[in-house]
Amino acid sequence: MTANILDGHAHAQIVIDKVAHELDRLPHAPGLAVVLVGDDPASQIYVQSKVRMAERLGLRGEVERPPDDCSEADLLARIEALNARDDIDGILIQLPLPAHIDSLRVMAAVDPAKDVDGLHALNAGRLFHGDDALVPCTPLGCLRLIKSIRPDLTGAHAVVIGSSNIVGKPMAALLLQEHATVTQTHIHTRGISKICRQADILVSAVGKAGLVRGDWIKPQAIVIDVGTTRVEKPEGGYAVCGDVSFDEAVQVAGAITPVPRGVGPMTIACLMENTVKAAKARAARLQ
Ligand SMILES: Nc1nc(=O)c2c([nH]1)NC[C@@H]1CN(c3ccc(C(=O)N[C@@H](CCC(=O)O)C(=O)O)cc3)C=[N+]21
Repeated sequence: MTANILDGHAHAQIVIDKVAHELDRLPHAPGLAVVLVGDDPASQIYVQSKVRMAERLGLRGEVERPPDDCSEADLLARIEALNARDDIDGILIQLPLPAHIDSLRVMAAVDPAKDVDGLHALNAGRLFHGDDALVPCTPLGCLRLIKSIRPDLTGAHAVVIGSSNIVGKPMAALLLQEHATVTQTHIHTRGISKICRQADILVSAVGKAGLVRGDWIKPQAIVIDVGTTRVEKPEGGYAVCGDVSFDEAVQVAGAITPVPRGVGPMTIACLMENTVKAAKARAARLQ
């Protein structure tokens, strides 16, 4: 028997429908600003799909495109201007930033109330403490997918591969909050395949195509693949590949997300959800 393949578009639509319903009850259409430094082609595609989804829902989406060589001071000034605007509820700084810019300083400049990526230390800390926070969109989407298969994670062994601030660390915090037993692994972890083989839930967020092989997976495990690596095809163009060797894993897992059409669409749907959440909280405060 092969695994249940989790349809990211179908699950994203459930989130989108809920967001659309909440939008109807807001006094104003929320505004989302995406800041994209430079012209990396992959980032352009992601930013486009975020803005397109925002507009489809009736949010106002706008993109700022400072050049690759923009100074940190210039970027901080742009963020200050967005913080001050009443028509902007959510601010997302597309990552990665060029090497000459200190990402942590940039994240710290975003108003935590508008931090729809959940990357400000205040939101990360609130998540860590189990307080109400804006939570990074990708791990939020992953948790939804996991809970669609297994609503109660109490005592489950969850293994996360990757320890980034945007996926690995908040993913582990969310799973811990659900009372899972969490093992966080990363590039320096020794004996990683053996650790993964013990996982009831395996989340990989590394960005290394095909890293996770079929024999890393416990039979019937839930496997969530966050990797999106662009691999050039010999005939031209590119394919988007996940961290998981899908053809092998699908034979072993109980449920698995494909790439594309797995976690990606959920990330975008959760960004819309966070934007509406930020707008609702701000509307309540401004009243
Ligand atoms: N501040 C920040 N926040 C992010 O959330 C963020 C970021 N920076 N930097 C880049 C990564 C990447 N990311 C994706 C979102 C959607 C898809 C997605 O929808 N992918 C489609 C395929 C799209 C394709 O063909 O490339 C799918 O999986 O079906 C993928 C990747 C968000 N990121």
